[in-house]
Amino acid sequence: MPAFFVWGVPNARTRRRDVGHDAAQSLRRSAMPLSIEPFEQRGRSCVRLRHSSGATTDVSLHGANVLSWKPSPARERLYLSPNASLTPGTAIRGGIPVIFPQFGARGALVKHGFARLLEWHFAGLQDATPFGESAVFELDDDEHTRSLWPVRFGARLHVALGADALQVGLEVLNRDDAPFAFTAALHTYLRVAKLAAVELDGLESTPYEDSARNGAAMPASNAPIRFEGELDRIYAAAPRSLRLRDGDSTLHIESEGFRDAVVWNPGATLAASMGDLGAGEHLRFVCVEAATVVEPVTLAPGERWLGVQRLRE
Ligand SMILES: O=P(O)(O)OC[C@H]1O[C@H](O)[C@H](O)[C@@H](O)[C@@H]1O
Repeated sequence: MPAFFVWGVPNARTRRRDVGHDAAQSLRRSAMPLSIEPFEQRGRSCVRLRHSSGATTDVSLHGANVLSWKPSPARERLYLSPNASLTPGTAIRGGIPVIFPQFGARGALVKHGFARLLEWHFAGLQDATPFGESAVFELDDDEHTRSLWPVRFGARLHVALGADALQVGLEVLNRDDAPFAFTAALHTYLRVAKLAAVELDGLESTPYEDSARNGAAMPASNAPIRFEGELDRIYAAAPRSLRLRDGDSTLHIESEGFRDAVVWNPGATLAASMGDLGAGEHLRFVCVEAATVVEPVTLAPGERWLGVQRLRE
């Protein structure tokens, strides 16, 4: 059971464990009030978090899907397809879809679970969250979810914005009187300028499962990941700290709680065949997902789990 943790925002009631001095410094710098603005984007109800530095992040209530993260007004870090579906009940192609309670087809539920298909409730800005002041989105079981998955649960998405960092935490609570198991991921679409020049560092020493080749078990590649065609890999027990290099720009990708990492780019052929992704769009993003896929998390009644992904410039 991963420990809860805080990245630097002083809050004695919720602090369990600090992770990293640098990260703490970074969020302490940014521990100034955030403001919230509701708005509509492509017919979906959204909220914008604005940091006093000028950084913003937008979250759709549909799926609690983060749509945009701009550390500065002209610098979008996430990718949202212009072809993303607007239809209720479908998933949003881009930003940070929340995958819960099932990753992929690893179970009887709809692919990647139902959380990304449903409306979440915006519970406002809260200070008593696992990592300080965050926008909190809630999804609780109801008749519909119980008809799909007969479990009483609470899911919370915590979105914290700093001057140069975005931190997203998925919290799951077992409200049932029996244990349940789930898999989950934050399916983050990171915008890239030039895919051919992109390298992902940090997974060199980790063997992987190659989902693009029927789940073949592959040895560690001993090299940074480059994107030259369809790539779909699950790295079990992945290192917590990765770096995405894209020309002069480096993005630090850190995770806690999630054991695994999934890396995905559909490549040209698959991208062109997907209804909500157009030809050539695979050149605009790579997905680096904080995931817990290989070994499901099992929660006893009353237990909580928290998985976090942090993106930092
Ligand atoms: O098209 P979606 O259901 O959003 O899934 C998009 C992708 O998600 C993950 O990265 C999986 O590893 C891929 O196999 C899958 O194709």
